[in-house]
Amino acid sequence: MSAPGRTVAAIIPCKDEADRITATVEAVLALDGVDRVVVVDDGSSDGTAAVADAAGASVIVHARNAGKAAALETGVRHLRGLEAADGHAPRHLLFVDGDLEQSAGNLHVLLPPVLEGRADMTIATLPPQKVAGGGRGFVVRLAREGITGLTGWTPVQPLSGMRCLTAEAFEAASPLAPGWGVEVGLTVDVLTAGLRVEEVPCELQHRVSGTDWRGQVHRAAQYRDVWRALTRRRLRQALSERAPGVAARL
Ligand SMILES: O=c1ccn([C@@H]2O[C@H](COP(=O)(O)OP(=O)(O)O[C@H]3O[C@H](CO)[C@@H](O)[C@H](O)[C@H]3O)[C@@H](O)[C@H]2O)c(=O)[nH]1
Ligand SMILES: O=C(O)[C@H](O)COP(=O)(O)O
Repeated sequence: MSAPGRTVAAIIPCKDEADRITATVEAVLALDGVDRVVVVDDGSSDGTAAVADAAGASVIVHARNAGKAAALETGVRHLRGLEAADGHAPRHLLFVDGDLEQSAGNLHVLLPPVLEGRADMTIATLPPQKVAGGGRGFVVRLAREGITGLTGWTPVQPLSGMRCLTAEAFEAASPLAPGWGVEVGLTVDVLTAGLRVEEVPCELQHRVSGTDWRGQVHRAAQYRDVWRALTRRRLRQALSERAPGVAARL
């Protein structure tokens, strides 16, 4: 069971989300149980940091873009520093994308299983989006089949980034898989540590990637990072019996 009264801190990684971050931060600040909101501006060029600060978040800035996983790690490190200074126990974490706007208010469904000690990590599954995306399912399939092969569990939406997790689950997946590999890495590492993961349907709407060249470049980067996260974990699994010391360093 979690400690009674344990609260949740939201971490919002952002690259160029100035148009959407105010509504997202306001919705997350209003969530019952969330008592800190940290926005990590991952090298934006559109003033995201100032807008997030005005909306009431604690803001940290990466001078240069470092990718989503690095932004999450920076946010958690900053949070742990604040907690140490306040003498506050490590909070549970709520990972939220910056582009959810008001729909982020529906993320409350991710909290009870973690707060009540029934799950170590919950993952939001999204309904069909109002604006259709341009994906063909290649990255989603790679991620889903990879997770099944490594853990025996088949997620409905393997790339969903909206997650609530305990401090212990975060540690089990640290250091996080880089870039867009972060979700697959989290799921595999948390399950491999013997912890419990649950998908929870959540009414979220986000900006979907289109079919233009920008969308295709984005998907290629997702594919590369997911492939790397899976390959590293397959190697780790294969080595863990024969050379556990080497596996631990992978
Ligand atoms: O270099 C970057 C790029 C993006 N982001 C932020 O990361 C979040 C997710 O990025 P987004 O562009 O919305 O990615 P999508 O492809 O739409 O996201 C889907 O797929 C990603 C995994 O590939 C998951 O992280 C997301 O949760 C999931 O919605 C957003 O808040 C971004 O601002 C960064 O912090 N740094
Ligand atoms: O648009 C998406 O859903 C993601 O970018 C993943 O792309 P995919 O549909 O090609 O897996």
